[in-house]
Amino acid sequence: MAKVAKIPVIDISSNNDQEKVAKELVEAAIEHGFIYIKNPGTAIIPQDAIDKAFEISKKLFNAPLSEKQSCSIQKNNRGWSGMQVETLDPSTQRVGDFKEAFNFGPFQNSQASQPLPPTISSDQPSLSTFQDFCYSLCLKITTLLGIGLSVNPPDFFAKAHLRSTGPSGTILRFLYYPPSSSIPDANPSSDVRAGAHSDYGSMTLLFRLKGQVGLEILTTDNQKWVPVPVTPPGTEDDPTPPILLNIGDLLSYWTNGLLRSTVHRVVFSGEDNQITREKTAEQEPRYSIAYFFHPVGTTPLTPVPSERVKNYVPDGQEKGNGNPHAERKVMTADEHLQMRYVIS
Ligand SMILES: O=C(O)CCC(=O)C(=O)O
Ligand SMILES: [Fe+2]
Repeated sequence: MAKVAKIPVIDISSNNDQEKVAKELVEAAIEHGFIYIKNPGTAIIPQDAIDKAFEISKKLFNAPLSEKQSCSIQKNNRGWSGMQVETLDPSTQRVGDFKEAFNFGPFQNSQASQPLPPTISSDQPSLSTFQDFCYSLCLKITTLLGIGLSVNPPDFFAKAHLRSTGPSGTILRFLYYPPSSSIPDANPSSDVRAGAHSDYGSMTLLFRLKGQVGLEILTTDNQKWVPVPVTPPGTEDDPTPPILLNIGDLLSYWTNGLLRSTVHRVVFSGEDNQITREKTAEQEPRYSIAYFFHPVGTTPLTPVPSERVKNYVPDGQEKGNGNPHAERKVMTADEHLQMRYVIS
């Protein structure tokens, strides 16, 4: 039987027992770095908003090449990147990622602040609404992480992400992975759809479609790749698959490694999975949507006022050797992002 990642499914939709939910989130973020956020109805992100976002994504990637090319990705990280333009893991990849992506920056008054392909021009209000849902959900999760880590004040992280206080690296990203049959030079058994990487920001929300497998995480105990099912047990009857949340490098850095930023990748052939009954997706196009949540760029990544974080000793460091937080220079969220771009 194929092994799958044992990522907890957490229901944050009820406001009862906030402390308990917050603790569960924190433990999952420490142990796995990945968490399923159950999406049981309208309480988290409504199904029609997710369906609409995928519909727009399909329209966008099907648009004439010239429309997409005229919105090519800029230094500000907004726009379209074509097939094999990105190589997320150059150390192991023979060729670039077999994917296309489109990055959306912020919307103002339901209008994008960047060029968009005319094909999706009329969809700006829906995109803006979807981005707002993602923003609110991430803000809620940052608050819960603050509560779960007993940060004082508990809104320490949430406040750093308030978009009303300044620009950030936050990006909504549509992804399209073509079927292997349409790319003759791909070798689906050894090439990847997206190379091994960790995400840069505070956290990422990932939306996938039922049956569209391929995401894998690298386990920290035995360094093995294991699939991350779209529909884990217990969520089969929910209107949409759970939203996958993962901690990014910035929040891991900010918490001195206590919260885990887990390496992941997308392969062509998700194993036929006996547990979840999900099938190989290599011959089918795959769509996913990621929301990369970053703090406001000027946020100084000062030591987190939490005993749990302060007392955490990263592997390989000895207690009493000084507080690693106190020893390092405080950088801003923007500086952290620039540093990640340089080393990637
Ligand atoms: O498409 C996926 O399932 C994952 C994408 C991803 O990890 C990313 O864009 O950072
Ligand atoms: Fe990622």
